[in-house]
Amino acid sequence: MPDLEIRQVSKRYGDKVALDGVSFEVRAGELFGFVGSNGAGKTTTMRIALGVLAADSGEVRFGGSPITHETRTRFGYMPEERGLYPKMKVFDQLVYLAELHGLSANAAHKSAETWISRLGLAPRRLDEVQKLSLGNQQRVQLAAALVHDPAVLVLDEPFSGLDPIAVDVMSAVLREKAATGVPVLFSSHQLDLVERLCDRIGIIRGGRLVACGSVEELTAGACAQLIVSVPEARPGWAKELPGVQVVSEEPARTVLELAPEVDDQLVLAAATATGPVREFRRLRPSLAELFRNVVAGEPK
Ligand SMILES: Nc1ncnc2c1ncn2[C@@H]1O[C@H](COP(=O)(O)OP(=O)(O)OP(=O)(O)O)[C@@H](O)[C@H]1O
Repeated sequence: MPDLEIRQVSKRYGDKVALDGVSFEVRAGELFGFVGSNGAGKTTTMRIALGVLAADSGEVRFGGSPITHETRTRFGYMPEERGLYPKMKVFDQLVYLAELHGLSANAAHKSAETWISRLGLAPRRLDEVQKLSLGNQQRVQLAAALVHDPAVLVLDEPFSGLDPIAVDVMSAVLREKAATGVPVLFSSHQLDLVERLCDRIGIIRGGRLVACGSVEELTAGACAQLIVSVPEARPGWAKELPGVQVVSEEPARTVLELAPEVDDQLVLAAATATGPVREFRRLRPSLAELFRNVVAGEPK
C-alpha cells in the first residue's frame, strides 16, 4: 500500500493564514495522530488531503502521484460535520455509499452487513440515522468511511463523544485497517488515546507543523525525570547533586529532574550510597505535557 504525503501545503481564508507550509507523510500501515488546539488547522489540512478543499500552494500525493478523481474514490473520510442523510435507514445509507464508490450491488450489500455487525449496529440497521443516538450515528459514520474498503483513511475527530466501549471498537478497527497496510490519519483532542494508539504524531500550531514523530522521538530531547526509591535514605539525599532538581520527595519515592548533561548513573551511585535502591527509572513526559510545552504561547 502507498504512503499519503502532504507537501508544503498553504491555505488562506481571506486574510487569515490557516496553513503555512505544512508537510508530513502518513506511511502505509501507520496510525498517524494529528493534534493541535482549536483552530490550529487540522480540519483544513485533512480536507485538503482528501481533495475536498483546494490548497493555495503545495500538493498532496498518494503513492507518489498527485491525487486524482480516481484515487479520491479510494479514500475513506469521516468528516467533522458528519454528513449522513438523516432520513435514510442505516443499511440503505451504507449500501448507497458503497455503490457510489464503485462497488457492485452484491458487494455493497455484503460490505454494509459486515460493518453493521462489526460496529454493533445490527439492532439499528433499519432505523433512520436521525433517530440514532449521537454515538451510534458516529458508528454509522465510521462504517460509511469503511464500507468501500478504502486504501486511505482520514478521520476528523472520530473519537469525540464516544462511550468507552465505542472508543475500544473504534480503536480496534483503526488498528486493524492500519495492519492491512492502509495509511490512517485522524485528529483528536484526546491525547492519552492518541499516545496509546498512534505510531506517529503530528502537532500543528497556528497553521504550522511544529513537531512530528513517534512519542519516543518527540520526548527524546525533553528534560529527563527520574523516579528513585531508596526507602532507607536520609531526607534530602539528592539535594546537593549537581544539575539535579528535586521535584518531590516522599519517604519511599523521590522524583528528580536532571539537566541534559547529567549522567543518571552518578545519581544511581549517590542513591546506592545512601541505602538499598528499590526502584530507579526514567519517566517519559506524556504527550499531554509535551503538547502543552509545544503549543504554549500559540498565536491567536
Ligand atoms: N471556511 C472558513 N472561512 C474562514 N476561516 C476559516 C474557515 N475554515 C476554517 N477557518 C479558520 O482557519 C483556521 C483553521 O481552522 P481548522 O478548522 O482547520 O482548525 P482545527 O484545528 O480543525 O480546529 P478544531 O480543533 O476547533 O476543529 C481557524 O482559524 C479557522 O477559524
